[in-house]
Amino acid sequence: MAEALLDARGIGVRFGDFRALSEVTLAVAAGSLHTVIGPNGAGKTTLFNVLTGRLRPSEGRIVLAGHDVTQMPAHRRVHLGMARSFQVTNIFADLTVTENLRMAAQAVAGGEPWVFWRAHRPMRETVEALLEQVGLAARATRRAGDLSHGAQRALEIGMALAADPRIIFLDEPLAGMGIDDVHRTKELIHRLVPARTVVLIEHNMRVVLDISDRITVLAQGRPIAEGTPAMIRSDAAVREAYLGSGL
Ligand SMILES: Nc1ncnc2c1ncn2[C@@H]1O[C@H](COP(=O)(O)OP(=O)(O)OP(=O)(O)O)[C@@H](O)[C@H]1O
Repeated sequence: MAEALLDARGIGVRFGDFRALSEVTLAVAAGSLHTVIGPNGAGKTTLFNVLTGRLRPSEGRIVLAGHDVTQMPAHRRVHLGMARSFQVTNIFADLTVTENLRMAAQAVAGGEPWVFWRAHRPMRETVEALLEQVGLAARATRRAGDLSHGAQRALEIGMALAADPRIIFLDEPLAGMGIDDVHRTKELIHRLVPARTVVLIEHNMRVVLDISDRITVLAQGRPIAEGTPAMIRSDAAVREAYLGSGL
C-alpha cells in the first residue's frame, strides 16, 4: 500500500487490569474509506478515542500525515486535518441549520470577531457549500432541533466538514436511523471519499460491506481480520466472531 495517511501500530490500552486493546495495527490509505467493525465491547470506540487523541494509548505509536501524534492532544491533531463526528449529537438545537454551520465554520476561523468580519464573504460561501454537500439546503432556516434524526446527523457531519478536514472519524453515523435516512447518509459518507479520508465505526453490515474500501475487524480488543469487504465476508474468524448475525 502507498504510505498511509494514518498509521497506528501496536496499539494497546489498559484500564487498570483490563486490557481494552492489544496489538492493534491500522493503516488507513489517503482517500479511502476504512471501517472498524466488531461485536459490542470489542474496543472500537476506545480505538477511536486513541486515534483522535482523547485517550493516550498504553502502548504503540500513531503517525498522522507523517507526524508522530501518539502524545498529541486532540485539539492539535485538528490542525493536522483531523475531525470527528460523535455518536452523541453535538448540534445546537435552538439555532437554525445555517447558524449551526456558521458556528462551526467560525470556530475554525479562530472565533475572533475581526477574523469573522474579514472572512465574512468566504464564510457565507463556505456555509452554502456545506449545506449543499450534506443535502440540507432546503432546510437551511429550520431550527436544528426540529430536524429528523437523519438530518441532524447530516448536520453534524457538515459541522465536522467545516474544518475542511483531510481525515474524518464517524462513530456509528447510522445508529437509530430510519431506512430513508440510512440511504441518504450512506451516500453522503460515500461521497466524502476520495477527496477526504474517512474512518468509520458502523454496525450496519450491509452498508459497511457496500461502501468500505477496507475493513478492520476487532474482537475482544484484538484485530482478527483486515481486508476488502469481499475478504472480510468470507473470513472464517470473522464469521465465527459474528456467528448468527447473518454476515
Ligand atoms: N474508561 C473505561 N474504563 C474501563 N473500561 C472501559 C473504559 N472505556 C471502555 N471500557 C471497556 O473497554 C471495552 C471496549 O469498549 P468500547 O466502548 O471501546 O467497545 P465498542 O467496540 O466501541 O463497543 P460498542 O459496539 O458497544 O460501542 C468494554 O469492555 C468497555 O467496558
